[in-house]
Amino acid sequence: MRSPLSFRANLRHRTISRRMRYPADFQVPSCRDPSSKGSTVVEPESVYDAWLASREIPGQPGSYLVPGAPRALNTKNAQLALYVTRTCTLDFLRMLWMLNPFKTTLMMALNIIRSLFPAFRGYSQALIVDELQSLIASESFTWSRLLYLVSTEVFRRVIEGCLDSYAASNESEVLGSARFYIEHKQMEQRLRLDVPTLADPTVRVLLQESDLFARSFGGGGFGMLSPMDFINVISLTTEIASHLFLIVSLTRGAFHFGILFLSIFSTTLPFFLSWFNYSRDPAEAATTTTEAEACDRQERLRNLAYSDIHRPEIALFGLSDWILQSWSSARKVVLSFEQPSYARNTSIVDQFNLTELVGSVQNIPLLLLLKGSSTSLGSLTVYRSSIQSLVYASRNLVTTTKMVFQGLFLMSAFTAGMKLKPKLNPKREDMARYVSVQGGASIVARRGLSYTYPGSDKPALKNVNFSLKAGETLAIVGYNGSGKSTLAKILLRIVDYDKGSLLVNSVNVRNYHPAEYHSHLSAVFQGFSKFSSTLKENVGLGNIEKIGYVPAIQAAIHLAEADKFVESLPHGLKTMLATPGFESMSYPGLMNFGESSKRHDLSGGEWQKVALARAFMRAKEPGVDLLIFDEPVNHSLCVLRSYYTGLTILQTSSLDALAQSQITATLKSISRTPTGERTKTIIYITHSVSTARSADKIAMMKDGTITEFGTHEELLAKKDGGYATLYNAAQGIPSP
Ligand SMILES: Nc1ncnc2c1ncn2[C@@H]1O[C@H](COP(=O)(O)OP(=O)(O)OP(=O)(O)O)[C@@H](O)[C@H]1O
Repeated sequence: MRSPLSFRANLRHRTISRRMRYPADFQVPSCRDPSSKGSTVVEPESVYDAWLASREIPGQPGSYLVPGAPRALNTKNAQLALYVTRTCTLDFLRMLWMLNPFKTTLMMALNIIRSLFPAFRGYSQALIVDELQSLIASESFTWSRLLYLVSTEVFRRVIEGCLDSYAASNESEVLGSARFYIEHKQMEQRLRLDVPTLADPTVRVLLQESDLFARSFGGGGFGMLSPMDFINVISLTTEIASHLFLIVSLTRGAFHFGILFLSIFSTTLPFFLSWFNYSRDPAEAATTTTEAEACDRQERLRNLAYSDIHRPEIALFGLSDWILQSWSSARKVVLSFEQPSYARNTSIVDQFNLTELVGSVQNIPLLLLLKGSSTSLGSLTVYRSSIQSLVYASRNLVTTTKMVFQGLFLMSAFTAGMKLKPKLNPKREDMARYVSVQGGASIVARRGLSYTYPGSDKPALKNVNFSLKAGETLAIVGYNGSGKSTLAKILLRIVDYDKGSLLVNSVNVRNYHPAEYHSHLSAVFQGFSKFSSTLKENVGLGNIEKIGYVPAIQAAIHLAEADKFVESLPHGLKTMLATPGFESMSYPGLMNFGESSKRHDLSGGEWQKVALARAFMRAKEPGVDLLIFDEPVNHSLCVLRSYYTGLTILQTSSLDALAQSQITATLKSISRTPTGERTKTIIYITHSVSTARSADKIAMMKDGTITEFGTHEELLAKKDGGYATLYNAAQGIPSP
């Protein structure tokens, strides 16, 4: 897809960010043993390390802050922030600057110029006051002179206002393009990462913080600093410097300096107090895993209560009381964490209105100044307003710096996130091109192919060995949880195996680039996607190049035996399909426009046909060698009991028996040339043994492994075998 950014700008991004994005030598650090790192300051080896170290809760090695939690202000984090600033901040800001060099420079210049305004304003007002004072003193007061002074001030303000509004529109343009660019990068990286990479819990947190960073652009949301506010630190410093300059220029002699010292002390007092208060706080480290778990549970239960999808089961299983009780306990845990911060905010120190206190303290030196010298009224006005502006600017500077400090760690998450490499991608030197072979794809699983899901201690697949010649059809049958879908995911290269090896066309599947490998496959997943879109798009997405080509979509629908139900839809291919929960959760506004009433709901079997049609969109293409159909599960399970064997078989397919056999026939027909030559290898997972019967080979799975493999006749010959038992039960033949 073409980026909406201009081509030149795009080219510049690529050149600049190449080093930052995908350095050849970068490997995602695996989740290390957290206990191996104490809270002592160690120079991080990468931005990822710095980010990870900043998440450690002070004094609790191995415990990490929840995503987005503020980092404690301590020496270790200050050093990490310095490391992040050194290694990526300049690169990052330069990259943003390159998006729009002129406007960004203008924004920075205008920010600095605007920061001088308050000092000018004070000075100009002082001039008016002095002028008035001298006019009154000289007793030659004229309206024209006053009018001249006032109109000069009005003119200055008009210029200031125009500059302010131009600066604001320029800034929103710069921030807008920066925001788009960051979000675009973020999205691009998300789509690039594969399932195993995204399954890593640390990577997930990294991406969550990176998301927060991207969304903080444009300011506001999440109460975060807009990353462009790094520049504010400079403009606030300039503002403070200009006020100081004015104040110092009006200060002469030891008496004045004494008064200045008193003024500055009274100005900075609140910061010392708040700093002291902040240091006593255990660094907002209350955002621990326990709190995170409680927050998470509270939100999940809230979702359960609010979402319409769950309503029938809540009613059916009488879950209301349980939800309410569980939510209450989780909510209480969250509130107990929030309590200390509330208590903190209402401490005696905070009850003190420091601004008022400072204001009154500041009056003392000014009164002394007025009494003890011949200072003009105008100078006093400047002195007064400059000190006040100094208070606000300094306070803003402290707040902005604190936010920059937090923003740096979110930026480190973004930078580290951009460097993540999909785990399934082979190294450049190992990469092999996919070469099609006659008849389809040949498959060899050997040396005990095994796989354990992350976080699980029991392998979902173990010791699997089998081979399939190009063009053969394999049916995989077995009980629920026996590893059929997991084997399909490994064959489809959605996940990687841990042990053994898998050869496709005699090449280790790990050596293929996943994108290239996938272009030679088509599949229906067990939990296939239901897109909230038109029927046309739901099918067309199977072959994106033909998404707008209606005859291809109609042909795929025909192959999936879905013509009849498509004809019955109110708007045919253009019918918007309803996906439960989408409208109410993502776009509540749509409900008000009556949009949902136009959406059409489908039955489980109809949705399954849509998924099949989607797979057929690509399956017919000449380069596609392997088709894998994982029998999609309908949630309304139909239980078929065999009183002969005591076995309970869950008939999970939404397709009726006739449709299943027709689809099997279609699969055969699209995998052969008109002269009967085989062109594609087909693997289908089925719970229906009568469907499995027509395959060349059958694999019977149990407890994560293939227990029987062979033709229907061979497996049936094993009288006490699992397949024979299933088959006989389905045929109503008593077990021996
Ligand atoms: N994402 C996952 N994380 C952890 N364990 C999983 C995950 N997906 C599946 N499992 C486990 O792996 C095992 C095999 O699951 P799989 O989905 O492959 O079974 P299956 O034979 O396809 O079952 P079914 O017939 O019900 O579809 C099961 O014990 C399941 O609980």
